[in-house]
Amino acid sequence: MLIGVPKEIKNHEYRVGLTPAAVKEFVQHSHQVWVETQAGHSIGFTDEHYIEAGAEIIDSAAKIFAKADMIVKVKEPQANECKMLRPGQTLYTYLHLAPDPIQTQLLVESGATCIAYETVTDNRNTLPLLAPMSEVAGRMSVQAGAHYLEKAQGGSGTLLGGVPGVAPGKVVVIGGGVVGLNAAKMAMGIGADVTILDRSLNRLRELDDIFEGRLATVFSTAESIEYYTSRADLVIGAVLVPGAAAPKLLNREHIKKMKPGSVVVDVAIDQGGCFETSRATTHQDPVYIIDDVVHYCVANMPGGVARTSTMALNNATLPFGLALANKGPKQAMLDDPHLLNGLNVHQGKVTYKAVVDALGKELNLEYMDAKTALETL
Ligand SMILES: NC(=O)C1=CN([C@@H]2O[C@H](COP(=O)(O)OP(=O)(O)OC[C@H]3O[C@@H](n4cnc5c(N)ncnc54)[C@H](O)[C@@H]3O)[C@@H](O)[C@H]2O)C=CC1
Ligand SMILES: CC(=O)C(=O)O
Ligand SMILES: [Mg+2]
Repeated sequence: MLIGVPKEIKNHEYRVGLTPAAVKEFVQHSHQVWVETQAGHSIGFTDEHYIEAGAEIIDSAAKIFAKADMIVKVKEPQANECKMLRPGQTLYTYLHLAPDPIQTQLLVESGATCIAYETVTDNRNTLPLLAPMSEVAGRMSVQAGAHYLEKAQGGSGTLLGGVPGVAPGKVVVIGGGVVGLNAAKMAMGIGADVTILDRSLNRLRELDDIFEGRLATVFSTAESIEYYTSRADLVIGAVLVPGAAAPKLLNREHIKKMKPGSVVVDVAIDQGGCFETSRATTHQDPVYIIDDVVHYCVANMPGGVARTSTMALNNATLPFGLALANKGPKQAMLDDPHLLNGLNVHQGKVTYKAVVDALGKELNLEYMDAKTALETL
């Protein structure tokens, strides 16, 4: 199979779909890999490294899209990338379709087979291809929050760890999954006062065990969210309903009740965000202020630490990527129900229920389950 790796084009996105080490694995399995020139250059993966690994360097994304059987990326395809996809071609990347009607429509029109990293599952009922980036974003959310709490950044001038004689700042994490756990680890590490809310009691039990009771776990209800966020210095939005648009847990009135100069980091922004006042921002222009509350809503946070993130992402995507290449996408997905769960669009049909639930009416979409789509189209 010919595998194509275009350079990422989203704002300040320096990650790359395959590391040189991953390219080497594909080549060892007798596949051909084309990498766009300079695709990994800014994070220390030079064209020479890719050539040594066995890739061919190609001077334009258009050539890669025109020829490759499978495109391996990181971020959702931008409009001009969607327009280069074609029937019979596989796209393997993050998609986040539920909050994104334009991309969804373009992928449906492309006729391509589009596999979303964020909906691939595993036996432990977790999301193995989302997890590494959630680990990164969870850890970054606290460092971003701490930075924007500084006076010069629009914050209240609160040091999260406090100092002897001055109480630490209060961090409230809504959603105790992978992002939430990693945010809590960082916030605990710098000495903040941490509360984590989740609507899964079992998850709260696990968190209580992991932290041996050193943080507060609270069942998530509209009331508890309002109570804790109104006292917080930093609120981290980390909820997920897989594949679906994020539930809106804080509205404008709640934001008004927060302390002036407090910070919200809406990590769930890639699924549309869990605060009513959130809108996606970029690394170039990461924050804005509403009602004296600093909002940080960068949709590709791990792109900020692109070298670590690229390696962490490849550790997770490589085994599934090799299965897709070795068996062919159709057989690989029919053999593995977890990979099949990643299929979001196939030959013009949306094959992920939560996406049709979110956008079906607006786009007049027809849902077809992934297995039927692969077997019949
Ligand atoms: N902005 C960015 O750069 C990045 C964003 N993300 C996003 O972060 C979000 C969280 O991801 P993960 O932690 O991996 O998901 P996860 O599935 O591990 O955890 C989500 C948690 O949210 C909880 N939850 C759902 N509804 C809730 C509610 N109403 N109240 C409280 N808790 C609720 C679930 O019980 C679960 O424990 C996702 O939208 C993901 O796509 C992940 C990585 C990077
Ligand atoms: C998961 C995601 O949105 C990212 O890594 O950018
Ligand atoms: Mg206020």
